[in-house]
Amino acid sequence: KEKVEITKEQQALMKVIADAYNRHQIPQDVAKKLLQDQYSAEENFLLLTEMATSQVQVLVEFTKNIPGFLSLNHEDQIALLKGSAVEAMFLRSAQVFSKKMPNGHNEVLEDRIRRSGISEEFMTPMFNFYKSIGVLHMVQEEQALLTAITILTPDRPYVKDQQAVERLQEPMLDLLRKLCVLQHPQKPQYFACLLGRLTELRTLNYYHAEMLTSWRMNDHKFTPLLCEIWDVE
Ligand SMILES: O=C(Nc1ccccc1)[C@H](C1CCCCC1)n1c(-c2ccc(Cl)cc2)nc2cc(F)c(F)cc21
Repeated sequence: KEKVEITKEQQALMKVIADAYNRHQIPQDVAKKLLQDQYSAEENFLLLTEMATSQVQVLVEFTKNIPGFLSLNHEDQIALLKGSAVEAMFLRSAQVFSKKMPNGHNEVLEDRIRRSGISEEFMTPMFNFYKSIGVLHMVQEEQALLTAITILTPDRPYVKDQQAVERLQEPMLDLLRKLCVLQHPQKPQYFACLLGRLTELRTLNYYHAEMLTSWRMNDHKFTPLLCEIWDVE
């Protein structure tokens, strides 16, 4: 039985990533707002654009704390952020959705999201992903590392120096693998399962522009930042 242990520098890396992730958490206020009231499709769309805009800003702050990120080629830094922002937002949404809340609240949240204005055809893939994240019961450190790994995906469009990104992503993958073995000793496939979720996440990337433009209302307005990050307008 291979003895897995976290090295000193891996402990330091974990602390940096976990602290950055906790510092730049989107407060649970989106879930709280949704639980407070039933909003119209227009109000929900506005809430989404506001939340998503602030989430991109939060993501940039988190990314700046990833060791080595700021020494990457500047165009590549932008390409990585642009390429991962939507996935990070869905990953964050899945984590918010999976949080155990007082009984009945999780059902209300799901119902509010189902009736928020999103077209019917996207409900299944989106909730399948949320539920597949939920059953994993990830700890904070795993969520933080998975977000960093998503950002440091070398084969995003327009990334020039893929090797440089791989060199940053590898230590994160190695650390996450060890963490999974230590946190979930009874689930040897857990690490592979986590990475499988990243593949599922990419398929949501594919749907997101259409999810927005098909929101049940007329005249979809986006912030300039969202036009940049999401392939809309
Ligand atoms: O705001 C949001 N997600 C967010 C969270 C964190 C940070 C940034 C964005 C939106 C809501 C959805 C209902 C209307 C209001 C916005 N949201 C989504 C979602 C995001 C993008 C598209 Cl295209 C479709 C759905 N899935 C969610 C799951 C949750 F548990 C949930 F609570 C909020 C969720």
